[in-house]
Amino acid sequence: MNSYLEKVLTEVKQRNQCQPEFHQSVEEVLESLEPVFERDSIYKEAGILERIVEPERQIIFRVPWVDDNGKTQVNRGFRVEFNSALGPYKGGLRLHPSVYIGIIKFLGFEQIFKNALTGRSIGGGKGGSDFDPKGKSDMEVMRFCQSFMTELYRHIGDKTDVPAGDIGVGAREIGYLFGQYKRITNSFAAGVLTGKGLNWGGSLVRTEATGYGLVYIVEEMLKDNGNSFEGKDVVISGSGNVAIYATEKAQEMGAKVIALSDSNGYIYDPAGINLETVKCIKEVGRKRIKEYVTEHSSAEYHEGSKGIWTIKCDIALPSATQNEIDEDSAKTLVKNGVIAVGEGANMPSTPEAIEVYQKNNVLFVPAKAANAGGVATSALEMTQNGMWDSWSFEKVEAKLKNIMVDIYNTSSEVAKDYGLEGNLVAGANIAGFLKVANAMLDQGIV
Ligand SMILES: NC(=O)c1ccc[n+]([C@@H]2O[C@H](COP(=O)([O-])OP(=O)(O)OC[C@H]3O[C@@H](n4cnc5c(N)ncnc54)[C@H](O)[C@@H]3O)[C@@H](O)[C@H]2O)c1
Repeated sequence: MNSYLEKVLTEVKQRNQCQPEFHQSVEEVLESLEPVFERDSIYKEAGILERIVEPERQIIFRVPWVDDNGKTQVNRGFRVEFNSALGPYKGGLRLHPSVYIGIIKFLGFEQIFKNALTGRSIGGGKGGSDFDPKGKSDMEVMRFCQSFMTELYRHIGDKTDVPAGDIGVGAREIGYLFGQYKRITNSFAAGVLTGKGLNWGGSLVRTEATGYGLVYIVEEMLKDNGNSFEGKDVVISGSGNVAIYATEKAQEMGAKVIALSDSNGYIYDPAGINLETVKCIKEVGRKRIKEYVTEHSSAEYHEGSKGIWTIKCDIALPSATQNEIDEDSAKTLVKNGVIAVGEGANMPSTPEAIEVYQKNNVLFVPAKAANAGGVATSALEMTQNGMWDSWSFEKVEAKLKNIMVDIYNTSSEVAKDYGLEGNLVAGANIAGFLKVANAMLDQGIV
């Protein structure tokens, strides 16, 4: 990294202390940008980097709610409106006990470039709370969501900031959030949230979009290298929204998905995962993944989610959470002959793990490109809401597939243009950055 980029990174670390995930995501982007700053001085002169690493607005608020025992609980809510150069802030809400401002800033920062890559008019943002939905009743989740929205509503809007789901926020939570928004604003503003129910403004394919998009882009990368999903053994971490629909599409493409996990442990089914059972456990019962082995005698359950990376596979799709693959796990994957890694989750590989993939010529598509299908389909939902229209499954899926293929092509062409052929980390970071930076140049110092 040259001295200018080093200086910006040092300042980010000093001004945002104790936020290691945010530092990590900024460092990864800045490392990729060296050739851009060497080629063109205009971005430095306009202070683009100094501005892009500072969120336009950060909101932190109290979320009080009453549990089923009548006891008052207090959580902390966040919304980071990071960059609006390309459109209204757009990014999900995460409900998980690990949430604090550093996690939301890392996710918001990633979101800026990911959203730019989709080619849609959307800026970057992220939000959430340290509320843990695990073990809470429906009514507790509803009361939490209502309280959260009672503050959030004044900051969002279809032309301002459009939240969606992320870890811990699915159809149920989006429903409660939208209901409260509608009630306190007295307006059915469908475009204020995405991931809505299908009969009240949601888009077909939004539920499947991130997982499907991940498989589409990995398939494109494999195709470009004379390969495909057909007949491959695939390991996917997580068993939430992204993991379930990545499994569905990989199976459709002729792969065998042999393992899934949750935060407690992982299941290994050499016969191939039965997705109906997983959907029933996770989407209906909201139970732990270990339940799977009670119905499938071919499967084993192991405590500890990290062990999933010791399973021999051709393709790995980490789709659970940040930093879930470290250097050792990456080395094990390589030793076991992995040919491709695609990131469904945000920043699931540590920088050391990425280095291992790159040194060993593992085909690798980073999160910003690989999981952009969710937000891209959210943008398609916004378009349908704006037109008071709803498109067929086939139409939305075809658009999603085109967007993923475009993201792959753009990232690999830009990497080549900067002398980094095959490096999709650099390609995605540079392509996303250039779009946002050029819009910021046009819009002056704001
Ligand atoms: N949902 C989307 O549209 C979307 C879009 C882009 C990126 N992502 C990213 O994908 C990842 C998963 O999100 P999701 O929407 O599927 O969430 P989700 O809440 O539906 O599922 C998360 C899953 O991960 C599991 N998990 C959590 N910690 C784990 C750990 N340490 N090891 C193994 N499993 C663990 C949980 O048990 C759960 O099964 C997150 O990084 C999220 O930011 C999601």
